[in-house]
Amino acid sequence: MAEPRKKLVMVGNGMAGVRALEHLLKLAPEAYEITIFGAEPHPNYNRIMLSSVLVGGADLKEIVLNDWDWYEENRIKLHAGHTVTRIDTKKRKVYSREGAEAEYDVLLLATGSQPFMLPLPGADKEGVIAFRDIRDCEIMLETSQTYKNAVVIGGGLLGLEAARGLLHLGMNVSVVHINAYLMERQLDEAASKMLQAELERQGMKFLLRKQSETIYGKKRVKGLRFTDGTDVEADLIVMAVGIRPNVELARSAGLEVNRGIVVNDYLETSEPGIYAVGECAEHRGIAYGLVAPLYEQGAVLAKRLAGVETGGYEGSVTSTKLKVSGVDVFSAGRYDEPPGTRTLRYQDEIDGVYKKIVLRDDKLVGAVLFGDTSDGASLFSIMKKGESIKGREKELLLGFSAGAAPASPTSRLEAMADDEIICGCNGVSKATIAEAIQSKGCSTVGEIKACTKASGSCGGCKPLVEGLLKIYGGDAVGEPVKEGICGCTTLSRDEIVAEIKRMELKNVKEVMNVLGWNNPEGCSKCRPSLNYYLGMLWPTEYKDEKESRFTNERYHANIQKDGTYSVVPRIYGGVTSPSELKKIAEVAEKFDVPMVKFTGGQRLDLLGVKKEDLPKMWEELDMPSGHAYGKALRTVKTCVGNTFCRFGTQDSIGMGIRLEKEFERLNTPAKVKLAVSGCPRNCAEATIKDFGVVAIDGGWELHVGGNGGVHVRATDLLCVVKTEDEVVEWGGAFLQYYRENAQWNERTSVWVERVGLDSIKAALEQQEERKALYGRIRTALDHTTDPWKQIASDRELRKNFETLTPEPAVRN
Ligand SMILES: Cc1cc2nc3c(=O)[nH]c(=O)nc-3n(C[C@H](O)[C@H](O)[C@H](O)COP(=O)(O)OP(=O)(O)OC[C@H]3O[C@@H](n4cnc5c(N)ncnc54)[C@H](O)[C@@H]3O)c2cc1C
Ligand SMILES: NC(=O)c1ccc[n+]([C@@H]2O[C@H](COP(=O)([O-])OP(=O)(O)OC[C@H]3O[C@@H](n4cnc5c(N)ncnc54)[C@H](O)[C@@H]3O)[C@@H](O)[C@H]2O)c1
Ligand code: SF4
Ligand code: FES
Repeated sequence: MAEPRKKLVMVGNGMAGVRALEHLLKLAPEAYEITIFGAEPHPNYNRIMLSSVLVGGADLKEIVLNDWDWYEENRIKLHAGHTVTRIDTKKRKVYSREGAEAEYDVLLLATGSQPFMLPLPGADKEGVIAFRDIRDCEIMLETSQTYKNAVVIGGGLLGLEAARGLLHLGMNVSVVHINAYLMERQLDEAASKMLQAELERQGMKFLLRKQSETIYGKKRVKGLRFTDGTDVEADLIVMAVGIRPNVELARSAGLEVNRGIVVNDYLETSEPGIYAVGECAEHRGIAYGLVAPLYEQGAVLAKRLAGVETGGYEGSVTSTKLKVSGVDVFSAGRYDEPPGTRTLRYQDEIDGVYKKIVLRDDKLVGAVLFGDTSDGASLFSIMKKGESIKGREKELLLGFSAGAAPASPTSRLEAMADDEIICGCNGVSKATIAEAIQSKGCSTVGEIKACTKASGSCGGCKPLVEGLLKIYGGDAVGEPVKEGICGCTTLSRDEIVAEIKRMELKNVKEVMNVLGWNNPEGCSKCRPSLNYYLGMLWPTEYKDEKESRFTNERYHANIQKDGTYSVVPRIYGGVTSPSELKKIAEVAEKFDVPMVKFTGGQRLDLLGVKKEDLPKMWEELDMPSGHAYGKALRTVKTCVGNTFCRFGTQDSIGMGIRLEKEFERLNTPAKVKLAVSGCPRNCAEATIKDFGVVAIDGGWELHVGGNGGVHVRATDLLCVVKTEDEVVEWGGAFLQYYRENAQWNERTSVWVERVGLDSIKAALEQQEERKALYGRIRTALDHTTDPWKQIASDRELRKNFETLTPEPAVRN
C-alpha cells in the first residue's frame, strides 16, 4: 500500500515559496498534500513586473505566474486572502485570521517582506502608500487619473522604478532621497550621477540629502515637509525606503528570529519540521531581497523535502539591474572599493558609458556598468566562478580585447562559455537555453520561458535569450530574430535611414511611431541616433531635439566627475594671440576657474566650471565653442610648418586654420579630429586622426580613419592632391560621405574598416559625386549656428542653466 501523503502547509503565496513548490512537485509529485495560505487575494504573481505594469509594459492580468487552474491541477488547497496569525507548534496547526486552520507535518514559511513605512506624523493620510503589491499598483494607476504631484521617498531600485512609472502615468515626480547620490547601495558616485542626469532628462526631479519630517494635509496628503524647513507639494507619496522581513508570525511561535527567520543551509528553522524560504529567511546573517538567491534557496529546499541529496545552500552573490527604460544600469558584488581591492574604471562621458570592475587577488569581486550593460551577465558569471582574470583585466573592463574592434552582441554571445548564466533571476545557463532550442524545439522567447523559466522574472535577459534563439535557431525556427540598433526596434541603421527618407519622417517621435518602436519612449541609444539621422537627412529644416542628446551636448560643455563642467573655446589651428590669452585669463580669474589646462588637441581647457556660470562665461569669452563635448568636428591640430620650421614644405598652420573654419560646428556620427603636418616628419600626428593631412613636396597626402584612443589605428592613405582647394574639397566630401553612411556613434576608424577603404575611394574618386558631397556638406554647414552665442543671447535657453536640484557632494 502507498504511504499516506504528508501534510505540507505553506504560509505565503509569493514568488519564492511557490517556486520551491514547483521544484518539489517535479521531484516528488505524490509526496505531499499541500495547503497554501496567502494574505493577498490573488494567485501567485510576478511582483517584479509591477514596475512594468506602471509603464504600460504589462497588464495586471498578464503578470500571473501560476493561475487558479495550476493549484487545482496540482491538487493544492489555496486559502487566498487568508492571513495566518498563529502557529501551534505542539499541535502542529496553523490558524488564519479569516477562520481557516490546517494541520501540518511540514510547515513552510514564505512570508516575504513588508515595505518599511517611515513613522512620520501624517503617514496615515490618504494618498500615502508603499510599492509592494497589486493594490499599491492599482492606487498609483487610479491616482494618476485625477492628481498631478507625486513624491517618491527613497532613491533606491524600488523608488526609481516607481518614479519612472508615475512619470509615465503623466504625474510630476519628485524623488526624495536621504543620501547625496542615488542607489548608493548598488552604485558608486560616478555611475549614480550619470543615472541622475539621465533620469532628469526624462523629467524626474530630485531632492537629495533631504530628511523627511512631516506629511501634511487634511484627510488626504497635500505635501511633505523636511527637517531643513523646506517642503514639496504632493497628492501622492510613495515610500520606498527599504523592506523588513515578515517575522512576527515566526517570532510569536517561538522560532529563532534575527532580522529574518534564522535558517541553516537546508532552510530549516530552529523548530523541527518548520522551514523558511525567501525574503523572510535569514541565512548566514543575510536576508536577501532579490529573486535569484531566493530561487536558489527554493531549489535546495525542494530537494531536502523530496529526500534528494543536496549539498545545501551556501549563500549567493547577487547582481541587480534597474528596470527603467532607456537607462542601462548593472551592479554586482562589491561596488565600493574595500581595502585590499584594486579598481579599474572606464568612463566615456560623451557616450554616457561608465564601467568599473573591482578585483581582489586577481579575482573579480564587483562590477558597476552604466550605459552599456551588455557584459553584465559575463562579468557576473566570472565573479561567481571566482576564477583568476590576471592579464584579462582590460579586456573584461572594455568588453573586448585591446586592439580589436568591439564585438557585436551576437559574437559576444557566441564567445560566452556554455555554463555562463544568461538569466540571472532564474539561474538559467546558455547551455540550457541552447538545449531548449535545439532538442526541445523551442522557437520563441515565450516557449523558452515556459521550458526553462529564462526571461520569466524581471525580463532583463530577454535580449540575450533572443540572441541565442538567433544563434541556435537556424532554419529550424522560422524567422530568425533580427538585431536592431537597440532593444526598441529590430530595424537596422540602413533600414531606418531608408524609411525616414522614403516616408519623409521629420521628428524622433514620428519615426518611433511610424516604424513601430516597441518602447514608445525610446532609449539612450536610439533617441540620439534618430536625432542625428534626421539632422543629417534634413539639414535645412530639422530642428535639433536637445532632449535626445547626452548631457554634454545639451549643456555644450563636458560634465566632469564632480558635476562641474569644462569650457574649451575654439582656437583655430591651435594658434592664439596675447590679447586672446589675456581675455581667457581674465574670465578664468573672474569665475574662479580652478584649473586651466592645455589639451592634447592644442586648446585651452577651463576646468571646474559651475553649470550656472556657463552662459555668462561664454558671453564674456566671446569666442566660438570648441565643440569639445560633442559628436562634431573637434580640433584641427597643426605643426608650425614652413612659416617657422626649417623642414616645412607647406603652410600647415594656414591649411589647418582654413579646414577648421570650413568645417567647425559640423555634426558628425562620432567625434572627428583633424591634423595638418607641414612635412612627412608629421609632428602634428596626422596619421592617427580621422582626417589627416601631411605635406609632401608639391602637394598634400590625405589620410583617413585614424584613431589615437582606446583602439589605436593608423590612417589609410586616401589620395594625394596638389592644392589647398583640393584638400578642402576632398576633406569635405570624405566627411559628408562618412556622415551619410556611418552608424551613429561609429568612429571613422571603425567605419573605414567596416566598409573598406576601396568603397570610400570609389565614391570620392568620381569628380561629380565628390562635388555633390561637398555641396551637401556646405548646405549642412550653412544651417549651423554657434551654440554658445545662441544661448548667451537667449533668455529662455539660459534658464536651462539655472540649477534646480542641488549638485551631489564632491567626493574626496
Ligand atoms: C515593484 C517591485 C519590483 C521588483 N523588482 C525586482 C527585480 O527586478 N529583480 C529582483 O530580483 N527582485 C525584484 N523585486 C523583489 C522581489 O519581488 C522579491 O524579492 C520577491 O518577490 C520575494 O519573494 P518572497 O516569496 O520571499 O516574498 P513575496 O513575493 O512578498 O511573497 C510573500 C507573500 O506572503 C504573504 N504573507 C505574508 N505574511 C503572511 C501570513 N501571515 N499569512 C499569509 N500570507 C502571508 C504576502 O502577502 C505575500 O503575498 C521587486 C519587488 C517589487 C515590489
Ligand atoms: N530592479 C530590481 O532588482 C529591484 C527593483 C525594485 C525592488 N527591488 C528590491 O525590492 C526591495 C526594496 O527596494 P528599495 O529600493 O525600497 O530598498 P533599498 O533598501 O535598496 O533602498 C532604499 C533606499 O531608500 C533610501 N532611504 C532610506 N531612508 C530614507 C529616508 N528617510 N528618506 C529618503 N530616502 C531614504 C536609502 O538610502 C536607499 O537608497 C529591495 O530588496 C530591492 O532589491 C529590486
Ligand atoms: S611636421 Fe615637418 S614642418 Fe611640421 S614641425 Fe615637424 S618638421 Fe616642421
Ligand atoms: S535575468 Fe531576470 S528574468 Fe532573466
